[in-house]
Formats: sequence, C-alpha cells, structure tokens
Amino acid sequence: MFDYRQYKRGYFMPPVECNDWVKKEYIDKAPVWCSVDLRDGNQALVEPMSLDEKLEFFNKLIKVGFKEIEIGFPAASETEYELCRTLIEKNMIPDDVTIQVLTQARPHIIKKTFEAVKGAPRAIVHVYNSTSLAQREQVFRKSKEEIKQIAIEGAKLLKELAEADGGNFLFEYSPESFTGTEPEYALEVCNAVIDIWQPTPDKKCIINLPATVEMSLPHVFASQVEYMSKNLHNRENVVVSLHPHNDRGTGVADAELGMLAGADRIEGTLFGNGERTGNVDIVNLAMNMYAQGVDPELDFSNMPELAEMFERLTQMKIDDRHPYCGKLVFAAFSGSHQDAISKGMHYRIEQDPSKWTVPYLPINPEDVGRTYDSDVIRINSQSGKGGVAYVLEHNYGMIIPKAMREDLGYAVKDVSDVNHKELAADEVLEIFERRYKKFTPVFKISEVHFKQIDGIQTEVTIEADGKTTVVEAGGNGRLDAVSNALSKHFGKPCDVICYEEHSLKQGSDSSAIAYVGIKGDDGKEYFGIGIDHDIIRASIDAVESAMNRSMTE
Ligand SMILES: CC(=O)SCCNC(=O)CCNC(=O)[C@H](O)C(C)(C)COP(=O)(O)OP(=O)(O)OC[C@H]1O[C@@H](n2cnc3c(N)ncnc32)[C@H](O)[C@@H]1OP(=O)(O)O
Ligand SMILES: CC(C)C(=O)C(=O)O
Ligand SMILES: [Mg+2]
Repeated sequence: MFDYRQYKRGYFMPPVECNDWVKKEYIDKAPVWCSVDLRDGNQALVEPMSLDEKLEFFNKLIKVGFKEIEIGFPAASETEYELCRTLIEKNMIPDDVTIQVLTQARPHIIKKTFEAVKGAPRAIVHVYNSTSLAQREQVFRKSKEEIKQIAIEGAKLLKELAEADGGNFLFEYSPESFTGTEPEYALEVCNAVIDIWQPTPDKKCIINLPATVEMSLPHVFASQVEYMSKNLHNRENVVVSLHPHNDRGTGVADAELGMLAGADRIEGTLFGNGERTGNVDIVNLAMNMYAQGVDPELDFSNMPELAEMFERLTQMKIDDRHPYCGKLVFAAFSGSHQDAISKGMHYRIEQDPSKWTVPYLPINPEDVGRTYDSDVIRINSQSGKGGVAYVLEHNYGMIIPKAMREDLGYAVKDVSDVNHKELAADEVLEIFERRYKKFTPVFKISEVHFKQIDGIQTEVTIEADGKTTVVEAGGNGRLDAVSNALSKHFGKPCDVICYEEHSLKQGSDSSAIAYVGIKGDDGKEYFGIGIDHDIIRASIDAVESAMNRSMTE
C-alpha cells in the first residue's frame, strides 16, 4: 500500500514565533564539535567495531582535532566498557580531550556507567530519556509528569554519583525524540534537569536537542532550537548542543540553521554514519564553513586517508557523490565545466594564487589531499576541447595550440562515445598521437638538407608508393621551404596556418614538440605533430604528418 494518507506531520511548533535565526546570514564560528562515531555511529553498524578498531578510530578523531568524543555506551557491552577502561588506564586521553559516555536514565545503567569512567581525567556523562508524544504513549505508557520524573531521577543520580566519586565530571541531558516532543514540554523537562544540576561558569551542563528522527523542514527545527535556547534556565551556563539525524536528508541543514538559532555545540559523525540514514555529517558541516572562509577547527587535509580508515573500520561505503569526499565530487566530465575550470585555474595563477574562486569547484581539491590530475578533469563523450587540452597539459606538459583543440576534442570524445567509456589520460595521449603522428602515412620524408641562399633552399627526399624522389624548393624559413617542397611534389597546397613548439622536458634529454596546421585543397584544416630532441626535425615531422592527414582523410 503506497498511501500517503496514513501519515501526518509529527512535530510541534513552538508556542511563540521564533525566527530571529533568519536574520543571521552565515555561521561565523565553529561550534564545539562532539564526535559520536564510537557510540551512535557504532550502534548502527552491522558489525560494531572491536576494541582495537575503536582505539584506532579514537586516535584518528584526536588527530582530526575533536576535543569531545562520545566513546560509547559502557553499560551496553563488554567491548564498550573495556574501551572506556583502556583509554583511562593506559592514559590515552590527551589533556585537551574530554571523553563522553551515554546512559539511559535507569539507576543500574547509570551506576555501571560511573564504574566505567572511574579515574577518567575528565568525562561528560550523558543521560537521556525519551520525551516525545509517541514514545510516552506507545513505549513508556506514562504521563508527561512521569516521564519528567525519569529525567529528574536520572539527573539526581548523576549528581549524587559524581559527588561521591569526586571525579571531574560534566553532565549532559538529552530529551530523546525531541523533534516529536511539544517544545513547551521539552523545555519544562530540560529546565527541571538544569535546576537539579545548577550549572556554573566552571561547570556548565550540556542540554542536547536531538533530532532523533528528523521530522520537519529545517526551519521548523531551527525555530524549536531558538525557543529552547531563549527559554532555558541559567542559559549562560548551559551549552546548547544539537544532535541531528538525517531521515529527511537535511541533517546538515538542521545543524546549520540550528546554529544560527543559538546552538553552541554539534554532535555528529564522520561522513554521516549513524542510525538509519545517519547522524549529521561533521565533515560536511565543517567543510561548509571552511569553504566560506571560516576556520572549522577540524583538520580534513587528508580526506583520502580518513575515508580509507572509515570504510575499513565501519565496513560502510562512502558514496562517490558524498560532499567534499566522494570519488567524483571534484570531477568534471562535461565540456563547459571543464573549460571554465581550466580557465579558472589559469586565472587564479595570473591574479592571486592565494585566493580560490575557480568555477564549479567550491574548494581547492588539493586542500583535502586530492589531486588536479586524476580528480578534476575527466574525459568521456560529454567532454570538450578545453578538458582534453587540460589533460594533456597537466599529465604530459603538452600545450595544445588553440587552433588544433576543436579537431582534437571531437576526435577524443568520438572514441569515448563509440566505446561508451571514460578515457584515462594515457588513452587520450594515445588518441592524440594516433591522430597526429602514428598513423599509416601516404609518404615519408627520409632526408632533408637546407642551404641558406636567398632565404632557405631545401632538398627533401620523399618516399611514396615505393619510389624515392628528391624535391628541391625554397622558402622564407625551413618549415616554409619543406611545405613548399611537399606542395610542389604532390601538386596540392600545404599552407602552414598554425605552428607552435615547446620543449617537453627539462634537462639534457629534453625533447621538443612541434604542432603544425595546414590548409588542404578542400579548404579544411589538417594538423600534425612531431616530437624529437631536434626542434627542426620535430617541425618537419609535424608538417609531414599534417600533409599526410590531408591526403588520407
Ligand atoms: C536514540 C539513541 O540512539 S538512544 C541509545 C540507544 N543505544 C542503545 O540502546 C545501545 C545500547 N543499549 C543496550 O545495550 C541495552 O539497551 C542496555 C544494555 C542499555 C539495556 O538493555 P535492557 O535492560 O535489555 O533494556 P532495553 O534497552 O530493552 O530497555 C528497555 C527498558 O528500559 C526502558 N528505557 C529505555 N530507555 C530508557 C531511558 N533512556 N531511560 C529510562 N528508561 C529507559 C524502557 O522503557 C524499557 O523499560 P521496561 O523494561 O519497563 O519495559
Ligand atoms: C541519545 C540520543 C542523543 C540520540 O542518540 C538521539 O536522540 O538520536
Ligand atoms: Mg542519535
């Protein structure tokens, strides 16, 4: 049954209008980031991570720059508990990093959690209970007052056990399923918790507003967050945290608008792993800030390494289109995009290499450990001359003359179209060489001699149809003299309309490439190339190839 009438909107608007967040244009400061990869991410995996895998993940999160890391739900399993004990007992928690542990608001689970964090240099104990209408009615079958009592009792027990332990603990409370909870009621429960904890500037508490299930447009969530942020007790000593999930595919928008609405902290995961459609993707969020010139306070400069670790340990796959990280997110196959990117890259070098404004690429791929050569301009049947020229320039140092690009562009895309596949750089090179140099010729020039009398006089030895002929001709330069010799011998025009050359490699073994275009007797342009250590030889080869093309096409 595919019937939309069985559904209705399950969220509640705040009792008063809350839309000050609309007036803020962008996020100008990184929030406090809390990774929940090892808890929410882990609990959603087909095979939760082992102790060693979690330790590797933890160390990588530290390397990226996370200062708060929810390491698990210690009462859930031996592995979760052991991770906690290992990090504490082996002094693996850096001084500027705080671990966080999650517990239900149930006494035996809270007690077990405190046993797990005993001796931690610092720890956030995160307690939650569900407050939504659906869960109150269906799961707990309790009244609003009874559900509030669960939160109150949990909050009291946290305070009591922390005081008894004397350790360095901070508290966090989540009205789980906040998005399905009436905002006035969520506020009432959170304020009851704050009133118990009595946070101070030195010991703030965290109120975490989860979009446990994302239920609304992001602006609705932002209004709910603003309502909470404006009405929480002791607000200056409360860190308002968000924990968006991505059920509607707008977890990132929830987090961003929620920050505009007053949130100070974000809980999320790398690449958006997590329950169902995932937690909010912190890589995406942080890179969105980065791409607008705001310091995200996380370092994603080696995205390929991070992605490799993530895929290996979680056995999840990062989509090819995943923002800032997927294999294809910097790739341009289409001609007009390639042309603009290629021109934008040159413009940047000419104008100000310290600024990035290249069209179609929100960030410089090199910033996240990607390369221009293999990641950006890729060739298939949608590609154009600019892209093909870019590939040859960036991979082989060949600067294809403008006049030749269209002819080459169509030749390359035709191959891709016929074979129905992307072409790698070496395949583009092969097409280029086959078209302009390595094809079966009508004739060959086996010898050339020059004399400098009244300009240049030449003797060109031409081999065609099994015959060898020496042709004499003159010209105002070597290339002109050779093209005149060819024209004389074959009785066809060989007018050079384009000639460019440049060296290909630096150093003693440097070779040169020459590009020649001629106009044939049909008025069409034909191109050839020559590559040799001797630039004269390279240019003669190029005109020979161009003339041959005009006689074979
Ligand atoms: C949105 C989230 O991601 S929340 C985090 C979810 N993560 C997990 O659950 C992973 C780890 N969890 C576990 O390993 C287990 O659930 C445990 C070990 C914590 C508890 O297991 P169990 O004791 O078997 O109970 P279970 O999780 O099924 O909970 C059921 C009972 O706890 C109650 N309960 C569930 N959550 C809470 C809560 N946050 N606060 C208070 N009571 C709760 C339920 O109402 C139910 O009560 P009942 O026995 O009276 O019917
Ligand atoms: C425990 C809470 C914060 C949670 O994971 C959620 O509500 O999604
Ligand atoms: Mg969650």
